[in-house]
Amino acid sequence: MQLGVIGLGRMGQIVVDRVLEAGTDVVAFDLDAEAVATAADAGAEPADSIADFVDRLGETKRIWLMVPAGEAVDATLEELEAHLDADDVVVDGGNSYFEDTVRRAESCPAAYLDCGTSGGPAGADLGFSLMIGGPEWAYDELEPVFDAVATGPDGHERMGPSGSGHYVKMVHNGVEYALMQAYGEGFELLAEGRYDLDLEAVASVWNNGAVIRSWLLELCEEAFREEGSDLGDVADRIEGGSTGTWTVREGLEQEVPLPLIYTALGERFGSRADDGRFSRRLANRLRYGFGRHEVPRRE
Ligand SMILES: NC(=O)C1=CN([C@@H]2O[C@H](COP(=O)(O)OP(=O)(O)OC[C@H]3O[C@@H](n4cnc5c(N)ncnc54)[C@H](O)[C@@H]3O)[C@@H](O)[C@H]2O)C=CC1
Ligand SMILES: O=C(CO)[C@H](O)[C@H](O)COP(=O)(O)O
Repeated sequence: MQLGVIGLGRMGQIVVDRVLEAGTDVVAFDLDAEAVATAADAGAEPADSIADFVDRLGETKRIWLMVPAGEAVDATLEELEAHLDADDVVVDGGNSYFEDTVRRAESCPAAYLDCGTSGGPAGADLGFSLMIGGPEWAYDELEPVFDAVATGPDGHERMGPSGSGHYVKMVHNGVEYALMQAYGEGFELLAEGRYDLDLEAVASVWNNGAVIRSWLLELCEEAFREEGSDLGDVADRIEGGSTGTWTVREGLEQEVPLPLIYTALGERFGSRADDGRFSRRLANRLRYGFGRHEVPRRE
């Protein structure tokens, strides 16, 4: 089999490496020529445009998109469209919004698989966990590729029709937000609390048999080892947020309460106020209003 990969960043490059390692030929394209050169060094056939990319693929095309969610996916599909037919398969391995995926699957001339991908750059060695939606025949056809990109045959599963793979990944990310928030709160209390603790040691002992051991907790251990128990100069502004926003919105639409995920998302938004949180400043002024408590003032 031959796989075309578009988008050769942190994740796409891993797809290329793992698929090559499994003995599948790869044609690689990215807007960034350096990324294409890296894929070529790994053994992929480089393409310098989408037209060149499709020319290098055989009659039956299997294409994996690993570009940022949103416009990049639409722009790539628009260029590919004229070169695709119903026997071809396109996989979107990025964090696309599931409703965008349903729309794209309906208009794409090829079979369209949405593939929620979890594992991050650590998946280079371990392989990813893949949550896939779309036509069954296309999933079956791509199974050798999924075996290679995932941790193995157990690392991928067809979730259901188009959109379901990205839907499951969206919820996965909501859970990720909440878990990060829970670890964050626990370690904050330990950092600010009664004892002078080595947080790397705490994370390490928790990772050895404790109920709350996990990969995220291993990453906490790594963070404290590399940054120190006070996290050194790591800033408190948290970026990201799109998948968490979609999860919370879906919870509202389905009338399923998601208080933990919402709180974690709210913490992210709250962290971005350059000038301090307005609501906290107002609370200080109101405490003066109702109780004549002293108002802390800015320096
Ligand atoms: N980094 C992570 O931990 C994870 C990322 N994802 C998702 O995977 C997708 C890719 O993420 P990363 O590899 O981290 O991003 P990245 O920013 O490292 O790489 C994206 C690559 O796509 C290329 N690109 C952008 N627009 C393009 C276009 N129109 N045509 C061709 N190439 C284009 C960029 O030049 C870049 O090389 C995103 O949807 C992301 O949300 C999913 C799971 C984990
Ligand atoms: O999907 C992922 C991990 O599972 C990506 O790392 C994603 O970027 C995480 O979401 P956010 O950027 O909102 O923190």
